[in-house]
Amino acid sequence: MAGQEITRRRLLGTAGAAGAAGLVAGGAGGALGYAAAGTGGPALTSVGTGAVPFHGTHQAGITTPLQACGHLIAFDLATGAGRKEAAALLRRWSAAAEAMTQGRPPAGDNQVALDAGPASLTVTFGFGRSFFARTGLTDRIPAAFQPLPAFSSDALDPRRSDGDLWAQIGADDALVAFHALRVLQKEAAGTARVRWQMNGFNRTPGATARPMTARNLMGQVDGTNNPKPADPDFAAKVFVPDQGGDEAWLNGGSYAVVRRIRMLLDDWERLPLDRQEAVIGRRKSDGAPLSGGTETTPVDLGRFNPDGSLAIPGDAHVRVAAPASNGGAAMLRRPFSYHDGYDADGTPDAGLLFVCWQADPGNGFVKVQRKLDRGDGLSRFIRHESSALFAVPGGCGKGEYVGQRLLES
Ligand SMILES: C=CC1=C(C)c2cc3[nH]c(cc4nc(cc5[nH]c(cc1n2)c(C)c5CCC(=O)O)C(CCC(=O)O)=C4C)c(C)c3C=C
Ligand SMILES: [Fe+2]
Repeated sequence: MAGQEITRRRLLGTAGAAGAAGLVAGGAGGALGYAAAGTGGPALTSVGTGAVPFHGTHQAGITTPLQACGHLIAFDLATGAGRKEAAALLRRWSAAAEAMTQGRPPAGDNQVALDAGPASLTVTFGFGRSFFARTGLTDRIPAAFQPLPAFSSDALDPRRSDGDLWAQIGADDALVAFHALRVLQKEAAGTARVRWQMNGFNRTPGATARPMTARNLMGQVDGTNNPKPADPDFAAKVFVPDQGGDEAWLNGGSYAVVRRIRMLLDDWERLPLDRQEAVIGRRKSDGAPLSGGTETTPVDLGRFNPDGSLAIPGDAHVRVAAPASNGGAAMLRRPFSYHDGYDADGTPDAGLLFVCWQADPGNGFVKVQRKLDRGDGLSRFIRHESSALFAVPGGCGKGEYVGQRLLES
């Protein structure tokens, strides 16, 4: 009993207001994770017990607070695999994801995550445009699901772009995340083969004294001006609205844009602090806008310095990306950082696995990236190396699988 109390208090203490939304079943129920189940041993910590429901209106992993470890994986259907095989795969994947996210072993488990709780594991599935041709479902492609246009600053590797199927895995434990990745890959055998795979990370929950906005590998506070679930227009910005007809399968879904964006860290770190801050338009130490106030003070794009210059420079990233500069276009940014070692000359291969979620890519990423492509001061320090767009169906109910409404109706 005492152990359970400590677990509950730790959970609330480390998760804070934002984190608590995603950590539901574990805090209340205790014995989660096939580690602790039935052993009568010590309770899992708050990190281990965090469990995010798999079933729901929307898939988990979109509004879930950032997890410490992430894997992105894209698959192409194997030769000869069509709609029937894809449906069976999504059924297997959903069953395995449901089990693992609730702390139970999936069928045929390899025991990699045996000692751990679910650690806020989420598994989110999406379809690339090519999936619809492979499965004879081109008449079900939503009007908003258009290929991303080319941008002048793109340096894309097609082998690490696109894909028929996509999964995003997030967890607060690296073994739990890897376990889920391996289970998905094994379940796909014979039906789909891995096209590309990327690994990312964020700060571990509880590593800071209080819940804070994450930092990226340039050292900036990143995520401050994201739409918030409490905003009245949040759902309209992030989730596809309900509709009938051929597109109804995507009700409650969203579109994920995935870009592997390398940071040119040597160039960036040579830049003096005041110029780094001018590139973004926010202070590096605490994320406060250069127009004044604290991190959460709204950015004042019309403010001038005493010398007559703009407080937020004309090419500052936050000015160019702001909804006010893009006819209200917005998206929910939910990235992972990545580090894939060093090039032969010592250049770090590191940056952002930029994942953003929106109800309509044309009125989200595409509109904003078109503007950034032309006038963003940050573009001298980053390089977009891969790109993909996925339609991510809404969540499924008990006994259903993700994508069933597309594949079986
Ligand atoms: C097309 C969309 C965007 C890309 C690509 C992008 C890349 C990118 N951004 C940062 C760092 C920061 N971005 C910040 C704000 C911000 N970025 C976008 C969009 C893209 N960023 C938007 C819509 C916003 C919010 C603008 C606003 O309304 O104020 C910030 C500031 C803090 C914050 O609000 O999150 C930082 C820092 C990097 C490093 C990067 C590519 C590697
Ligand atoms: Fe940004």
